[in-house]
Amino acid sequence: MAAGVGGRPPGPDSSLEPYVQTRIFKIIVIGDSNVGKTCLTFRFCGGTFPGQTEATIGVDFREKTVEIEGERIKVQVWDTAGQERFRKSMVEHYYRNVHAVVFVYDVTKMSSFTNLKTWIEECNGHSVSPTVPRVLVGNKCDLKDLIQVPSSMALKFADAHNMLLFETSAKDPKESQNVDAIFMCLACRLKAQRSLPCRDLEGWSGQARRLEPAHTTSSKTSCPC
Ligand SMILES: Nc1nc2c(ncn2[C@@H]2O[C@H](COP(=O)(O)OP(=O)(O)OP(=O)(O)O)[C@@H](O)[C@H]2O)c(=O)[nH]1
Ligand SMILES: [Mg+2]
Repeated sequence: MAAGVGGRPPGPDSSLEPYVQTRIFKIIVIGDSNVGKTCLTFRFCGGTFPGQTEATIGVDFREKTVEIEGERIKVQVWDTAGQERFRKSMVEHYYRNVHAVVFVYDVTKMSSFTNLKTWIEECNGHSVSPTVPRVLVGNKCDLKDLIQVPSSMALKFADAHNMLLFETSAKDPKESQNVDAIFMCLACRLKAQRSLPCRDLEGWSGQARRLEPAHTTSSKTSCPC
């Protein structure tokens, strides 16, 4: 039998399909300990609220493949540690080649909101480009009677820092679309920006500890923006 085009032997149809690389967007989630970073990332990537969490040590990776306007995109979420002692050796890794940043505070704890200034300073101190999209998330909105941070105050802060504000709850299942919207909004913005290079965790040498198995799920979601 004659060889195929270019000397390749004829094979199944799939071998002739062009190889499409999935783009990976690295999104880091930053904020005080206990604000609910792990629960928010769990809700987005796994679709549930974890029954129990421990303080994150180093970083936990979660990911979710989404489809935006026909393109499959892997959203790689870095759930960072809020406690200084669990993050200090990792900070450089958090910010390296980051594509987007999610700042989280707890609506029932004013100190987690006032500390945002410090988190933003840390981010700026790591030369994160102003073109890297940032959003602000007020979590634990289900605790209505305990709210300390008024929406108007959070909105003013978000505006001043050129961020979108999401007030939501990782715990309340009715809010799960709103949690998805945080990450989808960023993924849409990133897709619309200049082409980003494909890359994975190659070269990773950090001392990450994974508390839970990484959640890899897939969803076809329309752009919320
Ligand atoms: N009521 C309520 N509790 C929440 C919500 N999100 C998280 N929690 C609780 O808040 C506590 C801390 O949540 P985590 O997600 O572990 O907090 P974290 O920001 O990851 O903390 P570190 O890993 O130490 O930085 C846990 O007891 C959660 O159950 C929420 O939306 N509503
Ligand atoms: Mg955590």
